[in-house]
Amino acid sequence: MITVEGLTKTYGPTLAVDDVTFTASPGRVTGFLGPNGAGKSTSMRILVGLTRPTSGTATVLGHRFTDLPNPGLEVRVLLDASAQHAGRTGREILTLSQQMMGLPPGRVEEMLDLVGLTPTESGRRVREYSLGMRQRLGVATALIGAPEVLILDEPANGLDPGGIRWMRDLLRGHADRGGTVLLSSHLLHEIEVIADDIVVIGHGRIVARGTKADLLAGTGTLVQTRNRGPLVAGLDAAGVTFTDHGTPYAGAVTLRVDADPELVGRLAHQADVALLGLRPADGAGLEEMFLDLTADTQRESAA
Ligand SMILES: Nc1ncnc2c1ncn2[C@@H]1O[C@H](COP(=O)(O)OP(=O)(O)OP(=O)(O)O)[C@@H](O)[C@H]1O
Repeated sequence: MITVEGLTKTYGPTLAVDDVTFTASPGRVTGFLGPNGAGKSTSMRILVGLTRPTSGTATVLGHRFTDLPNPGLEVRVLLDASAQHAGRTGREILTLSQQMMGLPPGRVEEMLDLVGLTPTESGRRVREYSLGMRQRLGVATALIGAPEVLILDEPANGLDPGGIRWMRDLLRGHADRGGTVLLSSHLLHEIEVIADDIVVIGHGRIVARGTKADLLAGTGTLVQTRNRGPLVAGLDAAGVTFTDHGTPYAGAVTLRVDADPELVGRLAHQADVALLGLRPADGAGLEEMFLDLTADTQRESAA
């Protein structure tokens, strides 16, 4: 269990993390989603005692990370897969962890098997590893002490589609065995496929939080037409709100309407508007919110 309450961190005038509160529960994969610079890494660094918060608390299994007696056996962290000692071989790095935690030597081989690093690969120096291989080694180091809680910052970075699938199955298995998994990403799709619960952060603040099912449900209807004007007039007359959701092809528009498909179809019919498409907007609300956050970030960095 991870509990973050009222966490705030300022760097001079920059409010990196602003009153962040969330939990990550055992048996579930919690996705921490936000565009670049949203405050994910800072929150995770505070969680594992690498950065001191300005205010608020963060605990893992009921303790501040720095108060855990042998954190490696309870919590493992993969913050930056590139930060591993470049001059050591993968096997040496794992052996060091195994010895430091007082684990049986056989654990090293088990972990290499688990993450799919071959004997030749594990005998090479880390400076010769691809980013994907470093991620695999990072995961092996994270799991060697069989910790209950896993905290991973952008673990899918540098993995190919097969690697992402492997990572997803591995994290799923960990949660299914009762473990707690918190992972961050700036990619909505990645979080959507892996997470059970989602916490969305933008500009240091939590902007949405809930189960994936809840966040993806109840987001209305996507409707496509070449007759935007009459359709919008019909929706307005019925007091139904909507947002523009792009142009699927020349001359047509997509709207996301805050009503179920049946009502939207009926209103379109009354307005004598031909529709090109009508379907539940699964996840479109979350996608819009996330695109807005990302666009804000891009506008700011361009300014
Ligand atoms: N040591 C620091 N000194 C000053 N500002 C910092 C420091 N660390 C982070 N920041 C600022 O805090 C904000 C949040 O950064 P953070 O790295 O937590 O974001 P992030 O969500 O992890 O982004 P990314 O997806 O790009 O890794 C940014 O504006 C960043 O510039």
